[in-house]
Amino acid sequence: MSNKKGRIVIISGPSGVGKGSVNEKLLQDKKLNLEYSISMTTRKPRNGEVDGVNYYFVSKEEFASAIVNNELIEHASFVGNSYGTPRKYVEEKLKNSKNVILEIEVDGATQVLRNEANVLSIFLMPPNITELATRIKGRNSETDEVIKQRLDKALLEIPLKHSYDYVVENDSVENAVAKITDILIREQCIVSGEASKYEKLVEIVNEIVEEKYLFFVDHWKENVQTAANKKEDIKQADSFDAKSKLVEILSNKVYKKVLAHGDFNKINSKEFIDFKIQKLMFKVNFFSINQRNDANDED
Ligand SMILES: Nc1nc2c(ncn2[C@@H]2O[C@H](COP(=O)(O)OP(=O)(O)O)[C@@H](O)[C@H]2O)c(=O)[nH]1
Ligand SMILES: Nc1ncnc2c1ncn2[C@@H]1O[C@H](COP(=O)(O)OP(=O)(O)O)[C@@H](O)[C@H]1O
Repeated sequence: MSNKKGRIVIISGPSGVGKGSVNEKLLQDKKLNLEYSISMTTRKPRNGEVDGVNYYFVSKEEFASAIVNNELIEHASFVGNSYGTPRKYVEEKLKNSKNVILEIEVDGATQVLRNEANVLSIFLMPPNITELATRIKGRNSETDEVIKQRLDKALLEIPLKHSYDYVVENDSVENAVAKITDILIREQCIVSGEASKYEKLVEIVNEIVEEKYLFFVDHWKENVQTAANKKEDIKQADSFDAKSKLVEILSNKVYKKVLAHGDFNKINSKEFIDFKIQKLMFKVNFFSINQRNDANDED
């Protein structure tokens, strides 16, 4: 057993997007070394939900005492109910080198990202709002009024996706699972023989940059050196590896774009990557080493 501590893997997303469906499939893949944190909630069980499996269903008083007794890593309210993550189970599993999925909403995620180390955060997106409505209605689990409240809440949550490490579109459960699996491998959450598709993507981007964009690389370095006047800027400019930086920027942008929308199966196709890069090159700032953190990376 490795003595490497496990990671908290936050999976958030609007009600009905498919968090439960995707997590159920992820948990079946033993190589991912995943455990599922069962939350505490004051919400009433849905048909088919079992106490101690889907949730610990508790009264408002029991929930309040869990907070007072510091039994929860985080807690939040969501459309009239309280939800919280019991601390004991998560800490025990992390210590046993397990990765623990926290399926929690954005307020709770903010608390965890602030208070815990070694956290990986993923925001699951629907292809569009109409599809989200279809899914939540199709689940037949809420009244029309609650469905409306949850869809309204979704419009407030979705803009917060950019504060997550990754945005993943749940176009199909199979694709979403493949994407999250690749992220877990890329983020070295698991000891897996297979390489992540991100590694092959970087190799292909490197080839394309060497074939087509060395002109930009050379001028980027020159621009940065010309702009440098303070001693430390000049030192940084002279040691600036523009080609590696460009490969890193383009690889990350292509990877995140395709996770958020598009055909992940093409993530290692040179023709597909070349096409994506042509548009991304217009967004690279060749007059500075540091790039704007482009919130529209995934859009
Ligand atoms: N902060 C926090 N949110 C939670 C927790 N458990 C579930 N949630 C979130 O609460 C929201 C409502 O969950 P639920 O009522 O099961 O609805 P669903 O999203 O349609 O499955 C979802 O965004 C869940 O991810 C928790 O322990 N803490
Ligand atoms: N990729 C998908 N395409 C179509 N329907 C989906 C997809 N993922 C989930 N669903 C369906 O959408 C509904 C909501 O899924 P669920 O996993 O309960 O979402 P959440 O846990 O995010 O509320 C369920 O009926 C589920 O079968």
